[in-house]
Amino acid sequence: MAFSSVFSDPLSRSIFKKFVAMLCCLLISLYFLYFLTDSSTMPIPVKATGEDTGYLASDFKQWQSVQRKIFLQKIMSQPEQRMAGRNYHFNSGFTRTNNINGFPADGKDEGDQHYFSSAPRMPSSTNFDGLAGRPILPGGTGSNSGSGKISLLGEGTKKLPQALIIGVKKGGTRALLEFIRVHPDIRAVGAEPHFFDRNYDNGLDWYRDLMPKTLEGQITMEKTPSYFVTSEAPARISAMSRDTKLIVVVRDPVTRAISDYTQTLSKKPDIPTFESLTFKNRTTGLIDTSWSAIQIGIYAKHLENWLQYFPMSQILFVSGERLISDPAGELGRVQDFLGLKRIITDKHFYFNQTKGFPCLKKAEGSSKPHCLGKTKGRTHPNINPEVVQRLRDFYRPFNMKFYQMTGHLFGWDD
Ligand SMILES: Nc1ncnc2c1ncn2[C@@H]1O[C@H](COP(=O)(O)OS(=O)(=O)O)[C@@H](OP(=O)(O)O)[C@H]1O
Repeated sequence: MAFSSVFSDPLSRSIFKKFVAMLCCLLISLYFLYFLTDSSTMPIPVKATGEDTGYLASDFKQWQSVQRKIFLQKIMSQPEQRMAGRNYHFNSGFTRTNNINGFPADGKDEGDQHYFSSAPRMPSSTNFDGLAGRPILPGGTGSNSGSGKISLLGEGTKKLPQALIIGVKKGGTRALLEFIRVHPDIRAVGAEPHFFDRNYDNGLDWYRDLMPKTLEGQITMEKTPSYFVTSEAPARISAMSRDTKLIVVVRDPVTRAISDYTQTLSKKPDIPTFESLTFKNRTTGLIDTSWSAIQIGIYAKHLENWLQYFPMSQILFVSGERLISDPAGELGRVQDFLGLKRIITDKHFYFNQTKGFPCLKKAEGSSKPHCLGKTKGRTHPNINPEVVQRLRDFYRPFNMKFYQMTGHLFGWDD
C-alpha cells in the first residue's frame, strides 16, 4: 500500500527515475574505468638484458594485479567516503611505467632484468594489508586496520630515494629489493638506474624522474650493486642527501667471486677458467686483484671510502647467507633500519624446493607465489679446491678487518 502510494506520487516517481538513471551511469562508468585502468598502463620493460625474461612476464602479471587491487579499493572505499562525509576524489590516470633512456644495453655488471614497476601504492597507514595487498574495510581486520585513512590514488610525487641498496654485486641484492618492496611503505624502482656510476651526468632531475610516485610516509628505493665499488659514489650520494640510508648485502667473497664468474660465463662461454683468471702468477700463487671478481670482495677497502662520507649508523649490512637461511630475520633488521613497522615476517616466505631458495608467498601487488628468476641461484661450476683455499687465505685478513669495522661476524672464515 505504502509502496504504491509512494509511486502514485509524481514527485517520488521522478526522484526514483533520477536515482535509477544515476545508478546506471555509475555502473557504466565503473565498467569503462575497469577496462581503461587494466589495459592502458602496461609496463614498458627497460632494456632487458636478455637474461631473466621470465621476470618481465611476472612483473606484468603483478602490474595487472595491482591495477585490479586499486580498482577494487576504489569501489570498496566509496561507501566509506560517504559514511565519513568527506570530499575525497580519486584520480584514475595512473602514470605509465617509466622508461630509462641511456641505460647500458649489455647489462654486463649485475645482469639483472631491467624493468620498472611504478603502480601507485598505499602506505601502511592506509587501508591496505601489506601481506596480501587486500583493502581493509573500516573496522576490518588486518595488520593496518583501524587507521581509517584513505589515500588519494594516483597522486603522490616522485622523490629522490631516501634509501639505496648499494651492493654488493651477486650478494643477494635482487632478493632483498623484491622482499622489501612487499612493504606498503616502500616504493622501489625495479631496474638498476646506475645513476651514481654511469648516468650521473644526466642530473638529479633525470634520476628523480625514474622514481615511482610516493605518498607521504613512503620511502623511495633503488638498487644498483656497483655503487659499492664506485669510488665517486659516496661523495655523489652524500651531495644528494647526507641522510641517505645505505644498505649493503654482503656474501662470502669467495662464493661471490665464483657467482660473478658464473654470470660472465653464462654470457661468454669462451672465457678462461676461473682458476686461470684468479692468479697473476699461478706458480707463485699471486692473486690478480685487478680482476673485478676478486676486487669487489675486498669489502673493508671499499667500506673505508664510504666512511669518509657516511657514519656507520647510516649503513646497514645484510648477510647474503642469512637472507637465504632466514629471510624474515634479515628483513626484520632492514625494516628496523628504515624505521618501518615490521610488516614483513616469516609468514611472507616459503622455501621452494625446486628453486632451492626462499620465495615470496605473495609478491608485491600479486596474490601468487613468487621466486626470483632463473639468473638468481645458478649452479656454480666446480672450482679446484686448492684455488678456493688460496682465495680463502687471501680474503681472511680483509674479512677480519671488515668484521671489525662493521661489528658483525659474518662467519665466512669459520
Ligand atoms: N631468495 C633468493 N632466490 C634466488 N637467489 C637468491 C635468493 N636470495 C639470495 N639469492 C642470491 O642472490 C644472488 C644474486 O645476487 P644479486 O641479486 O645481488 O645479483 S646481481 O648483482 O644483481 O646480479 C644469487 O647468486 P647465485 O646463487 O650465484 O646465482 C643467489 O645466491
